[in-house]
Amino acid sequence: MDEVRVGVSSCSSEAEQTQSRDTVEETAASSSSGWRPRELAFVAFVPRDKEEQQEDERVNAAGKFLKYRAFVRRPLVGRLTKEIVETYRICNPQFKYSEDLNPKRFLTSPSTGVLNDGYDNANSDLILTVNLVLIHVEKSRRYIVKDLLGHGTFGQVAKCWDSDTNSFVAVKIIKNQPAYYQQALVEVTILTTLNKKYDPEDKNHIVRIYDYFVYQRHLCICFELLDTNLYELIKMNHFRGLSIGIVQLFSKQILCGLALLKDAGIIHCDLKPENILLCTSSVKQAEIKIIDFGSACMENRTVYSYIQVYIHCRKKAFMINPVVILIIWYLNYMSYLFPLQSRYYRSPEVLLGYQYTTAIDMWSFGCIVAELFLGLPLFPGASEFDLLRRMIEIIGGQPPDYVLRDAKNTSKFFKCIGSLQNIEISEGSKNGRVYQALTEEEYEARDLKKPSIGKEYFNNMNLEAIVTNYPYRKNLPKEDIAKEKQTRLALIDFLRGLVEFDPAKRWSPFQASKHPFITGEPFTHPYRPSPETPYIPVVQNIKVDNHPGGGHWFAAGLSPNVSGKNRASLYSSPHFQMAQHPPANSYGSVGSHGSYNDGAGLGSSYGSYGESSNMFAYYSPIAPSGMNMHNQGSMSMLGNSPDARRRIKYQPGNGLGVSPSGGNFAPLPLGASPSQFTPPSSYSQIPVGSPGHFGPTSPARGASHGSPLGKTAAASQFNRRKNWGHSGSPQTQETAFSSHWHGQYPDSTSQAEGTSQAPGSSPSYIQSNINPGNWKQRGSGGVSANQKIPSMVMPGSNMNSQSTELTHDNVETGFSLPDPGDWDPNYSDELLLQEGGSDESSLSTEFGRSMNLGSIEPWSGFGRLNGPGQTFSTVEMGSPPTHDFQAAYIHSMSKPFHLMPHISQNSPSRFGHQSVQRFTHGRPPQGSDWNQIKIQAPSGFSNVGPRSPRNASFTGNMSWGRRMNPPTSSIPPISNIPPTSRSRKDYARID
Ligand SMILES: Nc1ncnc2c1ncn2[C@@H]1O[C@H](COP(=O)(O)OP(=O)(O)OP(=O)(O)O)[C@@H](O)[C@H]1O
Repeated sequence: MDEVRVGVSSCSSEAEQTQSRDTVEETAASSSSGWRPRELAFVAFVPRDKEEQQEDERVNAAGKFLKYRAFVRRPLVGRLTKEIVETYRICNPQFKYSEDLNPKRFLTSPSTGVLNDGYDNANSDLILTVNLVLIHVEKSRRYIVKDLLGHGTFGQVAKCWDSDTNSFVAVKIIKNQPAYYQQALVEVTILTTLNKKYDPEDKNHIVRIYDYFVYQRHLCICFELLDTNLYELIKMNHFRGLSIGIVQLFSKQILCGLALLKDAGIIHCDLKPENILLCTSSVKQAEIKIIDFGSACMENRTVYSYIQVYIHCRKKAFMINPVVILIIWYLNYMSYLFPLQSRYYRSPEVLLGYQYTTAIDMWSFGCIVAELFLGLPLFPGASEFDLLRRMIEIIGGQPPDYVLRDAKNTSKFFKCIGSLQNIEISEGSKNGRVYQALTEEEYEARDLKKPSIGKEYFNNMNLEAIVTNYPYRKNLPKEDIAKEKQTRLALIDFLRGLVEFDPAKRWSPFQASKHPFITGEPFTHPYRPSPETPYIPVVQNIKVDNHPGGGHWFAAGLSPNVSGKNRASLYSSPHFQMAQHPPANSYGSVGSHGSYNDGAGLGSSYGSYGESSNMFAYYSPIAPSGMNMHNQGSMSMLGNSPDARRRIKYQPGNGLGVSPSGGNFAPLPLGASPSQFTPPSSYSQIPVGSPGHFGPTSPARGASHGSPLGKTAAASQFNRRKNWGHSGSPQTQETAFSSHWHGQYPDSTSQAEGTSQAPGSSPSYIQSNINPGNWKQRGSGGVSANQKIPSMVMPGSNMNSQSTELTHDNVETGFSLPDPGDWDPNYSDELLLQEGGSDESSLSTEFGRSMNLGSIEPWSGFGRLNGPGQTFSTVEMGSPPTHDFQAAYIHSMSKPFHLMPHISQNSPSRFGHQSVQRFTHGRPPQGSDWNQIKIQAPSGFSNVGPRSPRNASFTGNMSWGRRMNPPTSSIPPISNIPPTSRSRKDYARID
C-alpha cells in the first residue's frame, strides 16, 4: 500500500515524485521490451534551487494553494524491492542478473512440453508463459502474452500486448492439429468477411478480427480485446436476472448481430451467453459483441445441402456411388458425435434432426434473452429428452407435424398416433396431431436407458407464468412496478416469437427488431410481424484478385481474396506447404483440394491458387489428394470464392459435381471435392420453413453439425488421423471433409479444367499431432428423476401463432445469392488493423468501474415468495437457514469455492471446458463488490434502472441485477445451482 502523506512541498518530495514518475514510465516502457534495471533504489538528495522555491511562493501568493500538496511516497520496503536487482548490485557489485534464469509463469496447463519440440503440451496447446512473445514474422509484429483469457475447443485465448499499437488484444492460439487449424481458418474467413464486407464500420456487434499468423505451428488469431461474457455476468449477479432495461439493450444488440449474420447467410451455430462478451471500451459502454465463429457455417452449406444433392443425385441414379454413401455416412456419424448448438440453446429442428437455417440462431437468442431476465437457463435440459420435455412444457405445443414427419430423430422422441396423410389437415385444424411426445417410460422402453432429467426450476410453469411471477426488486416504486409489468408482457410476447417450435414461423432478426420490447414502444397487443421481405439475392461481380495468395483459405473451404497481399503466413503454415508450379494462366483448384485428382496417387495437395504468372499448390497431409486447376485465363470470375459459392447450375453430366476430367472418382475414396456436393441451383438454399425432403431414414441424421467445416469436420479429421494415420495415407477419406466447400462446377464461365498431380504426401506435417487422447467426446451430465413427460400435449399457447410464411427462395435465385464469401479485392490486413483498432486499449478496470450489477436488496413481495402458490422451486442454499436473503447470498458467495463449484472463478466451462483462470480482466472483486459494478447504457436508450451518479448524461445508466436476493425458495442450493454454473459438461454439446 502506498503511503499518502500531506506535507510541505519540499525539494526532496519533488525529486521523489519525479523519480517515481520516471519509474512508472520506465516500467511501462520495459513491460513491452523486457525489464531493464535502473539506478533508482537510492537517489542522492538534491536541494531545490532558489528559483523553484520562488516560483512556489508566487503560486501560493496567487492563491493556488500549492504550498501544501499531497504526494505519494513509496514505502521503504517498496522502494527497496521494486528495483531489487539494482539494490543487489549496489550491495554487491559482483551480482549479475539474467532474465533467463527467472522462473517462468505458466499460463497453460499442463505445462510440460511433450509435442512440437517441447513447445506444445500433450493437448497440442502451445505452452504459454507470461511475457512470451508471439511473433508475426512477416509483419514483424509482436504480441506479448500477459494473461490467459479463456480456452475452448480450439485452443487458448490470451490477452496480449500489441507493441505496435500499444494496446491489448485477444489472441486465440489454435491447437497444433490440422483439423483445428483448418477449422480455425473458417472462423478467420467468416469473421474477416463479416467485418470487412458486411460491417466495415463496426456497428453490428460482431467481434473484430485484426490479424492472424502462424507461430510455432500454431495458428494465432488476433481479435479485439473484449471483457466478461454474459454467463459470467449472470454468475456475478448470483444467478439473478439482469434488469429488464439491460435485457432490452442487450437483446437489441444481439439482434443487430444476428441480422447481419442473416444477411450474410451465416449461421453462428453456437450462440450462448458464453459467446457474447461485453466490450471493454469505456466509450461504448454497455456494448456487447458476438464471438466464436468457429462453429459457424453458411446457411446454404449445411449438411442438408449435401443431403439434398445426394437425393438429387439419387434420382439421377448416382446413388450407388460408394464415395457419396461413405461421405454421407461419415458426416452423419460425426454429426452424431458432435451435435450442433449447445444443448440448452439447441433448437427443436436441430434436436430433431431437421433441416436448419439461421432460424436456429433465433431460437438460441430467445433462450439467451430469457436467461438474461431469469438468471437461469430457460431449458436446462440434462439430456435431449429432458430438453424437449421442458420445451413442450414451458412453451406449450410441440414441433409441427411437417417437421416431425421429415426430421430424422422424430421416432426417438415421438410416437405416431395418426395418419401421416393427415398432416396437412391436422396442421390446418391444429387439432388432431399426428405425433405425440413419448412419456419418460416410453422413451426408456425405446432407448433402453433412463433419460437424464434435470432439476425443475420453474415448477412446471409455462412461459407466461415464469416471466410474470419472477420476483421484482424490493423497494421498486409502484409506478416502476406497473411499468415493468407492461414490459414483462412485451417480453413474453417477444419470447413467444423466438422460441417458436415452427422454424418457418419463428421471427427473423428483422421481424424481432420491430417488436415493442426492442423498440421501446408501448406494448398494447400481441405483435404481428410483417411478413419477411423475400430474400432477394444480389449478383455481385467482384473481380477476383490475381494474387489471392491464400492457399490455406482454400483449405478452409473459404477463399478470401487477399488483394495484393503476400500472405506470408502461408509460407510458415505448418500444415500447408507451398510448391511453385510453372506459370499457368489458371485459377487454382477452385478450392477443390484436388478432389478431381487424376490418379495422383499419394498426392497431398490441399488446394491451390493461380495467378497469371504462377500457380501454387499447397500440400497437406490433411487432405491427401491431388489437386485441380481451372484455367481461367485472364477472365475475372464472379466475385466469389473459388469454392462452390457460385450458384452454378448443376450439371448432371458431372455426377455429383465431379469434374468431367478423366479419372475423377477412381483414385479418390471420399476425396470428392465438396464441390461435388454443391447444391444445384434448385437446392442452393434451404427454403425457410419448407418441409424437408428426407424422412427419418434419411442419412441426414441427427443434430448434425451442419457445416462439415464445423467442429464435426475438425473432429472428423482428427479422428480419422487418429485412426488411419498421418499424412501420406493413400488417398484417405480426409479429403472429403477437409475440403468441404471448395470446388465448384464448371459452368459457362468456367474454363477448361486441368488437372495436376501433386507430388507425394506432405512432408510438412507428419508428427505427433496425432494424439488420440485429444479429441474426446464430452459426456453430459444431469441426473435421472422420476419426471414424467406429459403424454398429452397441450396445444400451443402462442399468442402470435399466425403464420408468417416466408417466401421461399426461387430456385433460380440461388444462382446469385449474395455471398459472404465474396472476396473483397481491396482487402488487406492493414485495412483490417486500421479499423477499430483504437478501442481495445481501454481496459477492464475502467469498464469494471462503470458497471453496476445492482446492489443486494431483498426481493419484493411479488413473485415466488408472496406470489400465488409460490410457484418457484423450493431449494436450499447450502448456507445457514436464513430469511435474510441478502445475507444468504453474501454468505453463499463467501463460501470457499470448493463448496461452490458453480461460482468458482475457475469454474469449468458449462460445456465441458476446463477451468480457466481469468485475472483482472475487467472483473469486479468478489464479495460485496460484485454488486458495485455499474453499467452505462448508451444515451437515448430507455431503461428502468437508476442513473449513474457518474454520468448523468447517460440515460441508460442502470443497475444490472435489479432483481435482488430471491426468496429462499428460489435460491438454488449449491448442488442445485442451475447447470449453467456446474460443470459445463452439463451443458455439453454432446448428449
Ligand atoms: N476477443 C476476446 N476478448 C476477450 N476474451 C475472449 C475473446 N475471445 C475469446 N475470449 C475468451 O476465450 C474463451 C474461449 O474463446 P472461444 O469461444 O472463441 O474459443 P473456442 O475454442 O472456440 O470455444 P468453444 O469450445 O466454445 O468453441 C471465451 O469464452 C472468452 O472467455
